[in-house]
Amino acid sequence: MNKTIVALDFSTKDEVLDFLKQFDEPIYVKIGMELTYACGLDIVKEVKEMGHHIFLDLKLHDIPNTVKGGMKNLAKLGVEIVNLHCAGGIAMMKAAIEGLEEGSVGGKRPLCIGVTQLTSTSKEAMNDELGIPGEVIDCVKLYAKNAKTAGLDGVVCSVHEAKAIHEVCGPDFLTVTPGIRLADDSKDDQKRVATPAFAKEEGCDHIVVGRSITKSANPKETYYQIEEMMK
Ligand SMILES: O=c1ccn([C@@H]2O[C@H](COP(=O)(O)O)[C@@H](O)[C@H]2O)c(=O)[nH]1
Repeated sequence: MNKTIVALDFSTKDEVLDFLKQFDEPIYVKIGMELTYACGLDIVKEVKEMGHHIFLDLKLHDIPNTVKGGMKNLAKLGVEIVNLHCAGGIAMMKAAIEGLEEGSVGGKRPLCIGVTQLTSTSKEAMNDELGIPGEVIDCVKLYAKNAKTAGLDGVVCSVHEAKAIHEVCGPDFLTVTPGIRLADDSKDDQKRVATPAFAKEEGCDHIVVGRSITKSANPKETYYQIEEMMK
């Protein structure tokens, strides 16, 4: 299975097709809110029909009953991974798994992973704006433990927390890590960033890469260079 999940953060179907036509084998892609809100869930079906593996990144966060219903319908799409915000709590996460099980196709539900703290959140923002005291790592570890208790398959975290999460939740608990930059000093909206090489060192299961690939002069070459770094 590919280690790199490419974030298809585009606003039109044409951009998606232009991007994907470079690849002559299935890759792992992430479809998030930008693309879904532009093209609807039909784009998920189309990309799936092209043979690509899909992480549907809609980050659900609502009351348990609503998340259960939402997940039940997302499960019917037959994607590989869906997600939610761990901040919704254990009852919400348990409800999500129930919904996925009810909606699953062929008895196999999508994997469900929880966003711990967004990789765009710094310690200062977490403390002062979100009102969560302490270190990011402690909050991320607590949310990961809650996700495991609720029956989730893993979490979204930064590379810097992946090793600690595997220690606390076990080696099979998935760590999916965005905030990947090819050089450590290139920061934008992302705050907790790391290189693919460091992600490999820290044992991340998958890295999520958007702009470093999609805005590269040669996206296909950059994708395969990153895949090589993760081997
Ligand atoms: O904590 C999170 C959760 C999700 N993301 C998503 O990953 C990609 C990253 O894109 P880049 O262009 O490589 O920064 C994007 O789709 C985010 O929505 C995240 O960055 N951090």
